[in-house]
Amino acid sequence: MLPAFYTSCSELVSKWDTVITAEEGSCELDVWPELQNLTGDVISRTAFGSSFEEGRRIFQLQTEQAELAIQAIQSVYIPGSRFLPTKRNTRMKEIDKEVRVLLTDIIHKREQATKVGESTNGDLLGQETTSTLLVWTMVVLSMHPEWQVLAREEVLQIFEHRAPDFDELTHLKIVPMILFEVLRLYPPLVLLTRRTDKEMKLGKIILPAERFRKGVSNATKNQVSFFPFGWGPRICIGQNFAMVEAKMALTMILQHFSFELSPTYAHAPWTVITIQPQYGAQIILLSVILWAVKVLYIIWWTPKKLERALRKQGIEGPPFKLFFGNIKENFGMAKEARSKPMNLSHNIAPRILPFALQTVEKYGKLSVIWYGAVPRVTIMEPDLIRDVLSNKFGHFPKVKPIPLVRFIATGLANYEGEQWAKHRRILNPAFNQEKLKRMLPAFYTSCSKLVSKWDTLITAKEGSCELDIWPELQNLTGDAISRTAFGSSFEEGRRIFQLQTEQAELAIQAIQSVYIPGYRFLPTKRNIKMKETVKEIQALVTDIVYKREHAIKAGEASNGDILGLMMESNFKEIKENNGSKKLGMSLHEIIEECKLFYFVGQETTSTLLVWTMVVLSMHPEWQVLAREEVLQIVGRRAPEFDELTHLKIVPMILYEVLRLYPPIVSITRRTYKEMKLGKIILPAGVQVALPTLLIHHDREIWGEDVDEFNPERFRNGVSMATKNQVSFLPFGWGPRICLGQNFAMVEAKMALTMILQHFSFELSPTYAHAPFTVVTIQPQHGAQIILRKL
Ligand code: HEM
Repeated sequence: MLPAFYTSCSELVSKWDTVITAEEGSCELDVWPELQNLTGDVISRTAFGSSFEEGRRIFQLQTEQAELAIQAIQSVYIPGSRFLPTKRNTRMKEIDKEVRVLLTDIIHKREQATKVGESTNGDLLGQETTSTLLVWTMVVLSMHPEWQVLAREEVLQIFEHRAPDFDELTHLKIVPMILFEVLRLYPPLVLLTRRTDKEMKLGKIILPAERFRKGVSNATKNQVSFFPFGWGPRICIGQNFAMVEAKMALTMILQHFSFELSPTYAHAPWTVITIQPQYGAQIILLSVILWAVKVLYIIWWTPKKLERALRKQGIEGPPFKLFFGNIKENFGMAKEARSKPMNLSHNIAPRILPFALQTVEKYGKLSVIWYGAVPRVTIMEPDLIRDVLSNKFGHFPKVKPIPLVRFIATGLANYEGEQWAKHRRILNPAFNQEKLKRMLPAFYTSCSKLVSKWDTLITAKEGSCELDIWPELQNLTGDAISRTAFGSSFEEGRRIFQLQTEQAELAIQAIQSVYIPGYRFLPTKRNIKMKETVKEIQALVTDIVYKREHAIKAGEASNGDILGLMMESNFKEIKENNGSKKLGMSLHEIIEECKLFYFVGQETTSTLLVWTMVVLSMHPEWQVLAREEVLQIVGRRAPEFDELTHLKIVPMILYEVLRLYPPIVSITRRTYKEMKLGKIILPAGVQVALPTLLIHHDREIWGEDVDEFNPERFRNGVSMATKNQVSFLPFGWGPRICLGQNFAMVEAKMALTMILQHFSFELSPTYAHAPFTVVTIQPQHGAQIILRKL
């Protein structure tokens, strides 16, 4: 029968090959009907020696019959009901008749003395069960690419690209192990039923823990606990037939294609006699040869071509290396740098971006480093930065975050084009001055809680106490964003907050490894944890948003919090567009924005505050000046919005801290087509890095005192300090400038004002200066400060 198997599999492979070639190397396909056709073709050839085309009608009829039978099984069983002339029963009888006629015809024609009943049985079971085994094998191997690679290695080692012969098929080890495991997880027949004619004793059945490396009997310890083909005298007669067919088909598929799940695939096993994929099995197929060529093209040829194009224009950097580019040196140097604290200086770039700094020093401010196979061109020239960030025609989009990072939040920061414009339009009003004013009581409450906590601690310790203020300030900004965004207390949002921090750490680990497409589907510890965390965050935020939706529907006012304002603005947008929900944000999108605010709102502002307190401890003269100003303008009262806008020294200090310790160290964009930038031409497929930290520490831009803390430079505002150049980017620049910039500045002013009103502070001798990055610049060993009550 092997030649018949081979012919059917060859037809499938050449059909898929043709589709792939037409679509240039890869295509998306629902493999479920394809595999049903394959197994139908096989059984047709082996049972009748005819082609699948001749048997097509039989298969169509049998599929219809199976569906009707399932309907019948799913309804209550009434003895004798099959004799009633219902529509279903009539159709079933018609089908039965037609199948018999067709089969008899085939049998007569070929003069085969086969019993008609047995043939039809074999026909249906042979086709259905083997096709489900094959479809789940392809789905499972897409979910577990490491096993797909192992199986392909085995197949290519044994058969290379030849047609498999019978003996060689029996030499396969990994392939049958996989098939058995798929049969264990997705047994085509979910239930075997028998009846008892008399009382029967049944022993215990224990499921095996071991798997199939040493065969089925070893895996099951000789127990009857693995019976995809049934067991005993009535064990499936076609067991070996099915296994040989499955081995042949899988071998030939693995020889020719690599495959992965399409994003459109929905995992929904259900039963229509056998376990089948309810919505099909959408798989992306890649030709193995084309795939290898494509991989080579992506990982070697393209980067080398880009390297030449950049070098021709004088853009140099460390040489491109296969697979990792410069990632290893980059992270190696970062690891080394963060292995010890630094002296008390603001020259932090060598500790935070050692590799980027070294590259700029060696190859110039317009240079390139390799992020895997992608070149990242560093740009530090203010005019070029302006061109990139003004993004006039949307030609410098953001770098797409890798899928794992998208787990943290998508939202505005990750959108492009019309979707970005729509969201920005809806969200802008929630952050204007008027709305910020209404948020002041929330900021005040959060800061008051912090102040009274510190007050209590100091009183207990008689006048002063040492404290790691880093977690304290993270709590403060978490509380503030929780109140301002959700109108709820920090306590309610605490879990979201913890989870998002955890998620950021996992994401950073993911970014630091090379991106392997499909890797996120592997059930690694990190991936499982990330998925669980996402689920939990999603549930918590959804709960808050739903509660609010109910409150709004019940006529409650929006409270002036961001969620309420966002929903109001969204409602307005929908109304202005004649109620078209398409033009507003969906509930899912609102939830994503909440997650984003929570993340960016807390992370960034807490780092601004922690470095401000560290720096003011290192420069007590500025602490005194700032306190004098606060006491003069606000006194010891609760700060009012107008008073905060009259402060001068405090914002000068905050700007200088943002210059020296920008929470976000680098802004990245990419080119999707060739772009002219000043005198250079950037080819498509290049990333552009604007290293905020290095730009803020550039002597040529800021002068000889670049690494000194000198808030004076901001006395006449940012434009004077930068001489109207785009060289101060803590909040980015251009149309995508930080949405929460004013929010963050009001919050920081409020917090600093209230801290200065109540306490003086200095560095503890236990403090070790060690700025490092976990998304933002943070104090690696905490920020131990001695607080005194004033
Ligand atoms: C000190 C505090 C903050 C800093 C330093 C900061 C920094 C930044 C930077 C550099 C960008 C631009 C990134 C790019 O162009 O690739 C950005 C964007 C953004 N920030 Fe902030 N941020 C801060 C606080 C906040 C707060 C409190 C919120 C919200 C409550 C917020 C919401 C956003 C959003 C939504 C975007 C994306 C804007 C867009 O793409 O249109 N940020 N932020």
